[in-house]
Amino acid sequence: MQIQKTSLPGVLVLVPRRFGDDRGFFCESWSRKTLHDAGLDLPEFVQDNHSLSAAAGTLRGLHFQAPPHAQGKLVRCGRGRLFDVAVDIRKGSPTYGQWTGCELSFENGRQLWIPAGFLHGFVTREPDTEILYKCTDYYAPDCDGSVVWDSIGIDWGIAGRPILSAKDAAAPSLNEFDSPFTYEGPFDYEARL
Ligand SMILES: Cc1cn([C@H]2C[C@H](O)[C@@H](COP(=O)(O)OP(=O)(O)O[C@H]3O[C@H](C)C(=O)[C@H](O)[C@H]3O)O2)c(=O)[nH]c1=O
Repeated sequence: MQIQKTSLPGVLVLVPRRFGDDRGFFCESWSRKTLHDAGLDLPEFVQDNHSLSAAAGTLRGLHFQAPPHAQGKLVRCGRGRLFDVAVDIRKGSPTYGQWTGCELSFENGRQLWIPAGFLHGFVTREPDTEILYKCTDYYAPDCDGSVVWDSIGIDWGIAGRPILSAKDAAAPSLNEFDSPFTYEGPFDYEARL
């Protein structure tokens, strides 16, 4: 398991080991023990999500769930290729409003850990791209929130306007948005990695 820091403290790229042979490969895509042994104890995951986006240039996000049902997410790409983005929305954080992104694909096997307190969104870079992600809390529509994709200066790597849901197109800008999250200091695992 490789663990890589990003420009946002707390957001990590994880790359599980793949065992290749002439049939293909085998990979433990999630192991609490493997991460614990590497110094990373993530909160418990309670829900797995899976979505398919048919067209390249489909953008889902930027979403969060507010407390008491804030979600941390461990994201990976099951088929195709996407650019995954996290944005720090913890009031008082030294990196408030800053973003980091990472290309996740079936080929590269990368995963992105996004703690609660961050927006999450992605744009697909190939047709028929599937995203799978583990969440640390259950879906709670009453706590659902979003910020519009083009209000933060994110370089999505796309030309023109993406395919968006009506909900995402109508989301408020970051400046119009009052975050429910407050910075509580570094995550405990930051010092160990
Ligand atoms: C998120 C979610 C949705 N749903 C239902 C509600 C809707 O009827 C339908 C589609 O939901 P939505 O349009 O919010 O799906 P996405 O646009 O893919 O949203 C997700 O994409 C971004 C990138 C995320 O990180 C979030 O997990 C989530 O907001 O699935 C559920 O039943 N359970 C769920 O956990």
